[in-house]
Amino acid sequence: MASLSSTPDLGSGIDGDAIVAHILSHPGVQRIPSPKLTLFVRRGFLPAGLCARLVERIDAVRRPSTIADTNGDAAYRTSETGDLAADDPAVMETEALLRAFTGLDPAHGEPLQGQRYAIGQEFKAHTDYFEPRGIDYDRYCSVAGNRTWTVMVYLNEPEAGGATRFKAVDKIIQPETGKLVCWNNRRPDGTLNPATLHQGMKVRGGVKYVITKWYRERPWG
Ligand SMILES: O=C(O)CCC(=O)C(=O)O
Ligand SMILES: [Fe+2]
Repeated sequence: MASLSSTPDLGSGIDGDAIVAHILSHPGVQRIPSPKLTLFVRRGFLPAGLCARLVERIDAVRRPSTIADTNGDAAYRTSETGDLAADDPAVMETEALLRAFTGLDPAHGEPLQGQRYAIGQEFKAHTDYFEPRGIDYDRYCSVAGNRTWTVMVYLNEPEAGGATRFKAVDKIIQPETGKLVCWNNRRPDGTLNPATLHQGMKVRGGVKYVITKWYRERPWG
């Protein structure tokens, strides 16, 4: 793992090539082989102990996911959400690791969010970016702009179900404690990429926990 001092500041992620090169400079990174979508997986990114601490924090603050958390498609998201406190030591450690891994400027990041899915809960197919002509665009994007990159880490392994599926590239990623998944919500030319459409499939056994970090075109608040 790169140390913080060697972490470049690669800004918002709009310059996707710089982020891609930095991510690929780490050992153990897999790139999903598709020209349609820039998607990476890194197994064992977060240590199990840190995952367990984050699960505790999510349980302390979780509430039903609401429409304000999504692209206006709350009916499709039945999990529970928790905003994680930026000054929590487990959150600070995680943020430092994410920064070193992606090179993305934390000033462009939304606060780290946790999700908990019980049996039967899911997040149906969606993109993480907001539709520029959508009804909610101004409300969610007038200050910081649209989303650039998404970084997600599974904090545990449900007994069954709960995979993340990217339909357009026929890729299903299984939850695994500490496994990171990240992708560019844009194409290399900077336009929004509909091939990033993805879903959190229904949990069929046990409980699923993830953290998600979204980055924006401009600094967040
Ligand atoms: O839980 C998952 O597998 C996907 C979560 C997701 O897509 C999101 O929170 O935006
Ligand atoms: Fe998503």
